[in-house]
Amino acid sequence: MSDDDQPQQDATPVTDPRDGDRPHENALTGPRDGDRPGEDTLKDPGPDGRSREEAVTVTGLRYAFGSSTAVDGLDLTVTSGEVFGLLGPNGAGKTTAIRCVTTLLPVPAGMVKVFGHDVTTDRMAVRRLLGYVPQQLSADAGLTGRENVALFARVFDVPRRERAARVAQALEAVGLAEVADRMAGTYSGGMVRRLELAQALISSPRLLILDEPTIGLDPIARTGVWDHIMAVRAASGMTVLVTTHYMDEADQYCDRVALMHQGRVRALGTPRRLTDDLRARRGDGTSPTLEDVFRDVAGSGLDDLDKGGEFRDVRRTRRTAARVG
Ligand SMILES: Nc1ncnc2c1ncn2[C@@H]1O[C@H](COP(=O)(O)OP(=O)(O)OP(=O)(O)O)[C@@H](O)[C@H]1O
Repeated sequence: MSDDDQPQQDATPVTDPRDGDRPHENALTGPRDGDRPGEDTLKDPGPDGRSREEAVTVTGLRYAFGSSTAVDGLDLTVTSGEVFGLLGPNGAGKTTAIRCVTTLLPVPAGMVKVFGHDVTTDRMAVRRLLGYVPQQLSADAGLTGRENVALFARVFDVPRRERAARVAQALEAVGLAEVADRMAGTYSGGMVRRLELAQALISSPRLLILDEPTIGLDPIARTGVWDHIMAVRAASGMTVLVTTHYMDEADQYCDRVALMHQGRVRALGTPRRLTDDLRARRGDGTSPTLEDVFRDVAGSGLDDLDKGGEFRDVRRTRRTAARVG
């Protein structure tokens, strides 16, 4: 199956929220640098004494486009309440993997579960739990911010009597309340991204999936997008699965990261543990960055990236810049 088979599905993977389904809401809000859950501590009971739930479980996932393997035996677990970063260079397989999690692509081999629901056999249950911000534009430049979010509220079956308040709440949560009645076509790149975040939040998802949420944005806009993601996450306790090329963002905002290369996870853990481990292996007193870790685990396979200088997708950067310009 090709990506083009499902062009319209990106923007609409979620439907109505199920408030009663959220036993861990607020249980894990806001762990930051000093108290990030480590790989081992995630297996321990949470602050409420209960075991932390697995939000996403991926086992042996494989996906190929024709003869080209995009995901090659992916294993990872995202724990309820954490911000989990899937990192990797262009073509690593990140988008393909998360599209399998969102049910937008089938799972030809392996298994993917979201809060215990199999994405293949329990597709609608999975969709009800998700909010998804794809790389592609999901906001309509010809509508106001409020109309854009209201459209999602209708699509996702938010009860009519609650819609106006829920739309206003979502816009407020991403800092767009004051410009809600302006056409989205007049928004800056960062504002468009925050509008798309509001659209994804309208269904109060337990799991928010963001594909390159800050690609093509300037540093201030990037910070603005992340500030709102983290604020919403702290208020709701939702789990966040995010792909990014920006190692600095992953280091700053993600509780754990998986470094993906050529369809597989090459390293997984908290940013601190990954960099500490490399420091110990090197033993030369230098302080490695996450990018150093990546180069260490991916080896010569990253040679092509040196030509571009950074883990940056120029093609997509341009696409994002064009759509908001
Ligand atoms: N629709 C498609 N048809 C054929 N090959 C595809 C398609 N989509 C992705 N691929 C290939 O699958 C591999 C993984 O792509 P994918 O988009 O999942 O990687 P990625 O890590 O998300 O990269 P990027 O950072 O560029 O988005 C790449 O080799 C890509 O060329």
